[in-house]
Amino acid sequence: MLVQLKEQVLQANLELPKYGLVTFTWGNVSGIDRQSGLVVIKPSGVPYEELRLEDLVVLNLEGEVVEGNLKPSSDTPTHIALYRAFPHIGGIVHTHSPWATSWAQAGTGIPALGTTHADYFYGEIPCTRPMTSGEIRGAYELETGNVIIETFRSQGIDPLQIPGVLVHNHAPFAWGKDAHQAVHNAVVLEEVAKIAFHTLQLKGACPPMEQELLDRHFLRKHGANAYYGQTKELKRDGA
Ligand SMILES: O=C(CO)[C@@H](O)[C@H](O)COP(=O)(O)O
Repeated sequence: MLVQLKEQVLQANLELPKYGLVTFTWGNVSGIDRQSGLVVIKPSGVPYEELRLEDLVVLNLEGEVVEGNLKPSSDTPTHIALYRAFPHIGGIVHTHSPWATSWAQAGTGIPALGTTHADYFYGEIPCTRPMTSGEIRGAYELETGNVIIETFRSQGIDPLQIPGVLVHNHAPFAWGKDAHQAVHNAVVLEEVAKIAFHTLQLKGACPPMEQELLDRHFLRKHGANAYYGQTKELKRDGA
């Protein structure tokens, strides 16, 4: 079942330690097949170096396991809530990457201070509000998803224009059209978290970048008139 998606989700999970986004098992990646509405996610607590295709868990959007012998990631309810609320995303990553987690623990969104940020995030990467004791004591992981959704809806943020968020006192989530792009966005989120921290250390208070520069950089990579990169796949000799 869903072998191609499983392979993509497995490789995306293995990219987390490769790009230095996780320590031990502190992260998870999932992907969704929108046609069937089935989600593939890593199992909970399994070291990445031991991870195999058959360990991945398949669930439906009601959160019921339809295939797999292991327990799914403990953050599965958060992933499923986001897939239900954001219909155009195809992959989700959660990590405890240190720079982004520092901003999440500070309870502060990451401002758009430069073009590295603007190439991927069309404005501030928001931080959710603190969760209530009822949410913490209740269905915590589901409520974590709900507070992310509330943040985007209440601030009118398009999740396709800001493909990531900081969960207050917790850590980042990022997403994309598939699991691989979600990891790419998680790497960039960690990078801009580090750059923004250093910028504010150097400058103290720092206003967000000019809107027209933000527009130019985001729109050269995203949208109908994007022109970054190649228009067709590169064919290498012998490839
Ligand atoms: O946020 C957390 C723990 O705070 C999780 O991301 C775990 O660190 C990874 O959990 P599993 O996916 O292995 O269940």
